[in-house]
Amino acid sequence: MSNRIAFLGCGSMNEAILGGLLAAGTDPSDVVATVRRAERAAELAERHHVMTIAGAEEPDNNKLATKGASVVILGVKPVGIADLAREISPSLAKNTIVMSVAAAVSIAQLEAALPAGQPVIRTMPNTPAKLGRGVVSVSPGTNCTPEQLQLAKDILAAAGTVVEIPEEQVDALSAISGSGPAYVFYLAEAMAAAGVELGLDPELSLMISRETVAGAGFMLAEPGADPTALRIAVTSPNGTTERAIAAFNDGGIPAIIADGARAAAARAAEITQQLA
Ligand SMILES: NC(=O)C1=CN([C@@H]2O[C@H](COP(=O)(O)OP(=O)(O)OC[C@H]3O[C@@H](n4cnc5c(N)ncnc54)[C@H](OP(=O)(O)O)[C@@H]3O)[C@@H](O)[C@H]2O)C=CC1
Ligand SMILES: O=C(O)[C@@H]1CCC=N1
Repeated sequence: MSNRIAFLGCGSMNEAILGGLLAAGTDPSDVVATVRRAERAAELAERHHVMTIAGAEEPDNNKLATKGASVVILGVKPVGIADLAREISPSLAKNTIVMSVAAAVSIAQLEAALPAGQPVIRTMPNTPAKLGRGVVSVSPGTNCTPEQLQLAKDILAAAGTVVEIPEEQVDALSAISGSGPAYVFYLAEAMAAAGVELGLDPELSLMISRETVAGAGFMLAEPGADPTALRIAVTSPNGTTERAIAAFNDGGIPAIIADGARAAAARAAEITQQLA
């Protein structure tokens, strides 16, 4: 079988994985991506030099991309996953690995929409995959062999840190790492707004907030980095940071973050029920 990887539905998430794979050396001629709109297909082709097929121009785009692929990565919204799986079923080879990046779509729901025996892997990535700095979970379906799982892990390693987890933990992981980049960007937005409130020029405030979050992220990425120790190193006793952290604690920020993560996980469970 070929090395072809088909990204079926290539928006924010699948494009980030695609970008990570290409940056790590995947040959663009081994990649095909499908979308609905012709403009989006042209944009992806120009940016990544990969073959793209828009549904607006070629209604069989997903089937064509699937034919001969060793791996297909389903990257449409959760509500469209089962239909997409059914659509490509006639074009799948018996051993094509079907991965899904969708939140809330269970392995059982995927397997029910695919030919009996099809190897399936449910994944939960995040967008830093674009820089090879993502977190990607893998949970194998019932027909996935250890060799197929290993192949998937090897491919996804180009997108970041790969963790194998039981499916029951996907919603929790999604609430931390899947959605997590948005929480961090939200923090950067809030910091930028706070700087403006303190009298900084908006552009300057945005720039220093962005660089601060990015710089702190780089420090966290160092081997063995401990967020608590890093925080303490900034927090002089009786100094300025201590006052800020005390205000955050008084405002209940840790509990609010836990509430947010719980809400994200609960929403995933709710969508799974709606799709059943
Ligand atoms: N965004 C994130 O950070 C994360 C997302 N996910 C999961 O990734 C999936 C996609 O989310 P996201 O990337 O944000 O969504 P986007 O809306 O950005 O991307 C969806 C893409 O799917 C394409 N598409 C829709 N229907 C079809 C179809 N029938 N055939 C081919 N292409 C199609 C769209 O094409 P067009 O552009 O032409 O409309 C679009 O490019 C979701 O299931 C989500 O749960 C998981 C983890 C993180
Ligand atoms: O918001 C969402 O539903 C997706 C899943 C995790 C991140 N984005």
